[in-house]
Amino acid sequence: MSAADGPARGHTAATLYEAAVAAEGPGRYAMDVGIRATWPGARVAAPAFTVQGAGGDNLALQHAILEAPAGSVLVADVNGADWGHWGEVLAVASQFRQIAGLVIDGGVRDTVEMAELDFPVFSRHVSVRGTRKLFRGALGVPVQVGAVTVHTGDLVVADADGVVVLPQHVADRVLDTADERVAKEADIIRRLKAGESSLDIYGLAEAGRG
Ligand SMILES: O=C([O-])CC(=O)C(=O)O
Ligand SMILES: [Mg+2]
Repeated sequence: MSAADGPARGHTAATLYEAAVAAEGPGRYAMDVGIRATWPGARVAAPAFTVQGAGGDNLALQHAILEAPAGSVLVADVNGADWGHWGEVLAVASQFRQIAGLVIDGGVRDTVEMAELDFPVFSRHVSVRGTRKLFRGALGVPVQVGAVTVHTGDLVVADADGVVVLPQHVADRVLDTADERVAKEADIIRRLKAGESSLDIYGLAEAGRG
C-alpha cells in the first residue's frame, strides 16, 4: 500500500462503490463515466478541495493550488468545457505543494508529461486549446463534478475504473464494509482456484430458470 492509498486503506474505486451501496443504500457515490484517468495507471485517494471555475479559464485552479491543504486532491467544476485547463506547469506547481491530484469536469492537456510526473489527473476531455486567466472563481464551496455534488473534505478515490466520492460522515462505515468485502472476495478467489464454479459459490446454479 503506497502513501497515496492511506485514506482509502488501499481499496479500489470499484470496491468502494459496492461497499457504499451495501453500507448506505443507493446513492450517487460515483462520477459519471465521462470522467476518466488521463493516463494509464493514474490513481489517487485523498480528501477533496473543491474549485468552482469557469469553462475556458484556469485562474481559479491557479489560486486553488495555493489554498488547498497538502495531501488534498483538487476537485474542479469548469462546466464540462473542452479546453486544456491544466497541464505540466500546473502539475509541477501542485507537486511542489504536495497536492495529490486533480479531478476536473472539463479538459486538460500535457497528458504525457503528467504521466511522466506521476501526477494523477482525471478529466472529461483532453484538449490542446489553452485557456484565459480572468475568473478567480470560488474555492471550498460545494461543486457539481461528474454529476456528483462534492464538498471539501469528502474522500475521493479515483483509478482506472472511475471516480468515487464518499462524504466524510459515511467514509469510515464504507471503508469497514470494503474491508469485509475484500476478505470475502479473497475467500471466493481461493475457492475458484480450487476448482469450484462461481455459480455454486454464489448459489446461482438455478438462477434465471424462470
Ligand atoms: O498553462 C496553462 O494554462 C495550462 C497548461 O498547459 C499547463 O499548466 O502546463
Ligand atoms: Mg502546458
